[in-house]
Amino acid sequence: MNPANGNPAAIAIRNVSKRFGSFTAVDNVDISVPQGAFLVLVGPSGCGKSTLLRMLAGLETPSEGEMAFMGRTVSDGTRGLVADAGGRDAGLVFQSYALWPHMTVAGNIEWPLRVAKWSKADRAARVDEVLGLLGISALKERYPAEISGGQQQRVAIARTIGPKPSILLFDEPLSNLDAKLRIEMRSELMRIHRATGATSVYVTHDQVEAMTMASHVAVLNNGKVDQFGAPLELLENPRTTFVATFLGTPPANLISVTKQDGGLVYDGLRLADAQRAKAHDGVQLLYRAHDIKVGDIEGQLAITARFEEAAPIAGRTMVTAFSNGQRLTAMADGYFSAAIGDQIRLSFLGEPSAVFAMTGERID
Ligand SMILES: Nc1ncnc2c1ncn2[C@@H]1O[C@H](COP(=O)(O)OP(=O)(O)OP(=O)(O)O)[C@@H](O)[C@H]1O
Repeated sequence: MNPANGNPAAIAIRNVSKRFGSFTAVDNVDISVPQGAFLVLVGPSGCGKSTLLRMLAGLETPSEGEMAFMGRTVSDGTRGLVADAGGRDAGLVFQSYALWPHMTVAGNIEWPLRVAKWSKADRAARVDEVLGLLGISALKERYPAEISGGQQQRVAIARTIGPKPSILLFDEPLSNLDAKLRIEMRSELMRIHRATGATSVYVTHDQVEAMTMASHVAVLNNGKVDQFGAPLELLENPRTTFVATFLGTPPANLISVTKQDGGLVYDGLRLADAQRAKAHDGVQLLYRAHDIKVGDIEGQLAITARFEEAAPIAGRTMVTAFSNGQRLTAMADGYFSAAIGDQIRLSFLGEPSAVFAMTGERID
């Protein structure tokens, strides 16, 4: 339920687990997705994203827990209930396009509408409509072998949205495309999401994709949801070191410090007051890359580090360096370069943005 208006969530995942033998691939996931949301499931390879999506699609049965679409139960692990993929009002877009090679683009898009018994006139109108929406009207009479990979993916998406499912499920749909096309298709997918109004669930291991597309993000780690919320909420208020370092570009720094003389000290620098560590002796401090600047800055604490690499990003430079075995990512204004192994200075701008226990949980 959405407590704000009493409407059922578009997608409710209640205490869902999936085991393969003794291995738990999805571990007690419990999230509610409001209608019209764009939920991104993100996490490293093997964290259980695809398994969760496959359960939503009806391709796997939960071992435990329940899934409901618009208040209607579609899977129930305890009762062994799974509404078949067709009866879920959900469309799935895979990584591989799996178009029928012997059918034209129009034929491919029309096929699910035939299966759903749409009239001929309605099918023709809908095929033209989705071809237009995806910007591929000119390819209508071509065969899959006569169009590019990116165009094939558009056809696959057009085919899925044709029957107007109220839920769209995407499993890494852009991973076979080159970097430039991927960025273009991201905006296309957002446009399609707005145009269809369908509640969408999108699996990716690419955190940039997650942060740019999502209205809601669930970060999965070893089958568990580490955190679920709006992208900015997760960026600004990460609950674990995993979320803090997985999301955000460039990656954030975690600096291990110990309590000394009332301070939290790293390499002789007192970065924060010891009170921020509560009862812990050793903790990890979160510094985002833009909170560490290359060079000395008056009034700020600085250390010397060994330069490793530099990568230009939008007129600034992301610099990686090492100090006492600690890898540090910092930013320089404009373009910056040095020889590997050169000694450079890094300044810490103010207090750390978060403090974590050595086990990874946020304590301040
Ligand atoms: N049918 C299966 N039998 C046994 N183990 C499985 C099965 N399907 C998935 N797994 C395991 O469950 C875990 C989660 O797999 P899943 O495909 O959901 O991960 P993922 O996060 O989508 O990873 P990737 O990004 O690499 O696709 C993996 O360790 C995988 O090996």
